[in-house]
Amino acid sequence: MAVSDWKKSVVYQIYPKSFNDTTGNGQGDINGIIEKLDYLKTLGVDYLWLTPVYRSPMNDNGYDISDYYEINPDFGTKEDFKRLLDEAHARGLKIMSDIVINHTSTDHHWFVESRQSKDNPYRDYYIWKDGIGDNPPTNWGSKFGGNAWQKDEVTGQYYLRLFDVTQADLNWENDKLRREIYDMINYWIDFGMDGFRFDVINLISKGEYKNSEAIGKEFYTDGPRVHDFLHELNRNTFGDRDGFMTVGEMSSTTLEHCIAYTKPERQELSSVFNFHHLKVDYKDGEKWSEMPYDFIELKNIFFKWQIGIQAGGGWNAIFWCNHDQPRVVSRFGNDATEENRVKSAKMLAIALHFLQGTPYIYQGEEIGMTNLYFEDMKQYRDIESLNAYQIMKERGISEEQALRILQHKSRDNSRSPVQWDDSENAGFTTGTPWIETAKNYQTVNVRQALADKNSIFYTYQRLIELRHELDIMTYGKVLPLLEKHPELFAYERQLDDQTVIVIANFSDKVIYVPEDIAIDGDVLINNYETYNRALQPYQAVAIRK
Ligand SMILES: O=P(O)(O)OC[C@H]1O[C@H](O[C@H]2O[C@H](CO)[C@@H](O)[C@H](O)[C@H]2O)[C@H](O)[C@@H](O)[C@@H]1O
Repeated sequence: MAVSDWKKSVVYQIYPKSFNDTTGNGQGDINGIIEKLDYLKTLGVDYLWLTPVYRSPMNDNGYDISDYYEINPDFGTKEDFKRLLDEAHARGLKIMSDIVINHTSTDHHWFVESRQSKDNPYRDYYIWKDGIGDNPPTNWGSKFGGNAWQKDEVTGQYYLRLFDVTQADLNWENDKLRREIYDMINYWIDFGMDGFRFDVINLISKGEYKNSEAIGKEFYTDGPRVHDFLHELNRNTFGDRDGFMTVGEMSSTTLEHCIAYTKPERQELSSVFNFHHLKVDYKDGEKWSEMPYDFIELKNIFFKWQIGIQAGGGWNAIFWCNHDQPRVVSRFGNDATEENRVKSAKMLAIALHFLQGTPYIYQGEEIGMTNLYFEDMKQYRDIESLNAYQIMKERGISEEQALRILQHKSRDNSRSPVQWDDSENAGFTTGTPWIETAKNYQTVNVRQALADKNSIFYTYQRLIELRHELDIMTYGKVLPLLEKHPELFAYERQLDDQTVIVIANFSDKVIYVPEDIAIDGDVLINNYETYNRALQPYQAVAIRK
C-alpha cells in the first residue's frame, strides 16, 4: 500500500492468548497466528495489532510487562516473532505491536531496583510519595479498584498504580527513563514492526498530586506535559518513517486533545481510540451497573467525534469492540436467535465501516462471536472482573445481580477462544483452554462462516474491499441524518460530486425511512436481498447516489 494510503487501512486485533494454540497448553501462541495468516489475508485486512507478547507475569494478560526486550515464552520465542513478521510481510500484511509504557510490572528489574531504597538509581523511574499519617498520599482510586497508591514496606513510601498493584506507573518526568523507552521502541522498529498501539498513553503525564472530588482522573488524564512527551517520542523514534502507523489508546479523553494528538503537523500520533461511545450503557457513568444502552447518545457521540475530528484535521480509530469490551453483537445487536445474530452483526458492521477513521476488527467479530454468559464466578479469569465482583459485593449488590452485570460487562466476554470449527474446544486447542469456549461454537465458527457465502464474514470482507476501492469511505465528509430518530442510524458521506448514504435499523421491527430522505441509487452493500423504505429488522444498506 502506498505511503499516503495508510488511512485506507483496516486493522485486525489479535489477542494472542485466545487466538490459536499450537502446543496444546491451552493458550494461544505466535505460531498459532502464523498458521492463520492466510485466513486473515482472505478477510482482506491490512494490519494485525497484537496485544502484548513481551515477558510478563500475566496478571493483566501482558499489560504488565516485566521485560520489554523478551518474548513471553508462553507465546514462543523471538525467532517465532521474527518469522511471524516475515510471513506476514510476505503476504502484504503489516504488524502493529502493543507498547505499554504508562506502567510496568512490579517484576520489571527497574521496579525491583527502585523499591530497594530511596536513593536507588532507579527510584525516580516510578512515582514514590510519603503517606499522610496512616493514609495514602492522595485519595485517588485505581481503575481496577482500591486506592491508587500501594504502600511498600521496604521504605515505607507509596508507589502509584493506576491499575493493578502489580502495575506500577512510570515517572515520565525522568529524562533517563524516557531515553530508555525510546531506545526500546527503536529496538522493535529495527526488528521490523510496522506500527504501534500505545496503551493508555494519555495517562503518562501526571499533574499535581492532590486529593480529588472523584477518583483523581482530572490530575493525570491528558496531563500537563502529555503533548510534549508524545512529540518527543515521535521525534526520537517512528516520526520520520513513512507510512508507520501509530494509535494511542486514550482513556477518558476529550475531542480537543485527540485532535491535538493526531494533527499531522504536531508530530505526535497517527490516530486515537476514544471510548465515549462504549459507555452509553453505564448508569451515571458507572461501568458495573445495569442499563439498556442509550441509542440517541450513541449516535450523538459518534457524530460529535466524526465531525469534530474531521474539522480539526485529526484522525479517529473506529471500532465496536476490543479485548476490554463485551462482544458487540450481544451489546448493540441481538444474539437471542440465530437469525437476529447474523442480521444484527452485519448491520453493526455496515453502520460502523462507512464512518471516517481507521476501522478495527476484533478477533471473532467477523463471525459474530457472542458474550459468554458465564454462570459461576469460577469461570472468570480477568483481574478487573474478579476485583469488580468483590467491590460489587461490598457495595451490597446481590450475588445474582453481580453475576448478571458481569455477564454483560466483563472483559472475559471478548477473551474466550476464537471459534475455528465445531470440534472440541472450537479447534482452538487440543488441551484445556485457559478460559472456557462459548457454548455456541458448534454453530458459530470460522469453518461454517467460510462455507456460507451469506455469512457475516463475507460482509466484513466486502466492507474492507469497499474501503480499499472507494476514496469516499476514507476522505468523504460526514453528514449526520435523522439524529433524533429512535431506531435508525443514518448518515451521508460526500466527496466532490459523489454521495453515499448509509441507513441502519438498530431495532427488531420494520422501520420506515422518512420520506424526506432520498434512498435511490446503486446499492454498495445490503444485508437483505432487496430494500425499500420499509427497512426490515436489523437491515442496513449503503447506497451510492
Ligand atoms: O474506559 P477508559 O477510562 O476510557 O479507558 C480505556 C481503557 O483503559 C484501560 O485499558 C488498557 O490498559 C489496561 C492496563 O494496561 C489493560 O488492562 C487493558 O487491557 C488496556 O486496554 C482499561 O483497563 C479499560 O477497561 C478501558 O476501556
